[in-house]
Amino acid sequence: MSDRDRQYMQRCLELAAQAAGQTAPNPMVGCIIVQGEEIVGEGFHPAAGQPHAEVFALRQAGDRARGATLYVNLEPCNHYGRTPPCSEAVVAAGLKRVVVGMVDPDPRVAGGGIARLQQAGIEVTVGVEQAACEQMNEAFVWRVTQRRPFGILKYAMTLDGRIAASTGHSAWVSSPESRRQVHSLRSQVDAVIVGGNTVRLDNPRLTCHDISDRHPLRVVMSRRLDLPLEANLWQTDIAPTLVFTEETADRDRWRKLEDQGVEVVVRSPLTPSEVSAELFNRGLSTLLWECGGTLAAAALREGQIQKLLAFIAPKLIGGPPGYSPVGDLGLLRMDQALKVERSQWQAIGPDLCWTAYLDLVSGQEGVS
Ligand SMILES: Nc1nc(O)c(N)c(N[C@@H]2O[C@H](COP(=O)(O)O)[C@@H](O)[C@H]2O)n1
Ligand SMILES: [Zn+2]
Repeated sequence: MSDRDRQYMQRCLELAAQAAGQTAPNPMVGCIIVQGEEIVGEGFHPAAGQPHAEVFALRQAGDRARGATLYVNLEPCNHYGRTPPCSEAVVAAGLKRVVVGMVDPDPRVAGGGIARLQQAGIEVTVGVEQAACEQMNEAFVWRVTQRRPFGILKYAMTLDGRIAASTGHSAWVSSPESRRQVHSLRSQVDAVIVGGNTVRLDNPRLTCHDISDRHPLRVVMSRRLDLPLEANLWQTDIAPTLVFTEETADRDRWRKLEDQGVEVVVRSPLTPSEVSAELFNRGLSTLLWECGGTLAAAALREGQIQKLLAFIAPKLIGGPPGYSPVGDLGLLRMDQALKVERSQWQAIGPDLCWTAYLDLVSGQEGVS
């Protein structure tokens, strides 16, 4: 594995990122074909149901693919899904070498694509820029291995750990720079989830603002549908909104929401796991929980959160403990605290942005 291999794999990741937020339930994949020193084909997977990245790169390369090296950040598929196997297309095009970022954990592939290429006499190198490749498709990997969406809990809090003043006023805890970062994150996820209280208190839009024209599905969890008649989230010409409620919810509100183009779905009892399961069945991979502390705690307790994104603003608001980013987890001793791993932090404007993963390996996520 050479520096050139690494550079070409980084180019694959750049290409793949062009479809961020648009490929679920499929992964983000980029591919290039190099003949000698020249890139003769490039492509990325734009969306599920569309051709895979390898197909676009092969089409562009044409005859120049013969004897060339193909780079791709995910093992070429070897199955008939929505599209035919890329492994066969690669063999047919006469590639000499294939460089793969990571093995595809989808059980329909899982090494079969690599084996097929090797069987055809193609030299295969696996694991170039593997960490970056795994990072890019962390939600896809989670989805296919755990059969549920990857949950990210995002919140902004003051230095004294509050997400709002004692009145519930919260505009704004973090800086414009941090909020812009969140708008950008929304363009890369499949859905943003809030509870009814957030709709009542903040009237959020949950869009990407001017970052992108493509907005995530906006999801509200409200048991009773005691929601405002007018709210930014009911403007469904901007982006779709899905409200989860329970059987006993206010029928009049229900009808009024549907009249505004909001989809209403019943799950009784309404829990984060039920919502995640339904969104999984709809093909979503990444869910961004932008909810208050009570719902955040429920999602954590039920193991629906895999990653945390905390914006910490350099200010103090004080007041009674109520508006904390994570409500009651039922933990009584400090040694029961949920541990996080792979912590990273960076300055964003005046704020600190802390990213971490719940300890997925030991299975501690989810508190019973
Ligand atoms: N290597 C590779 N390149 C792409 O561009 C891809 N989209 C995939 N996806 C793999 O194939 C599965 C989806 O197949 P269909 O799009 O339904 O045919 C997906 O789960 C990945 O395993 N791989
Ligand atoms: Zn494929």
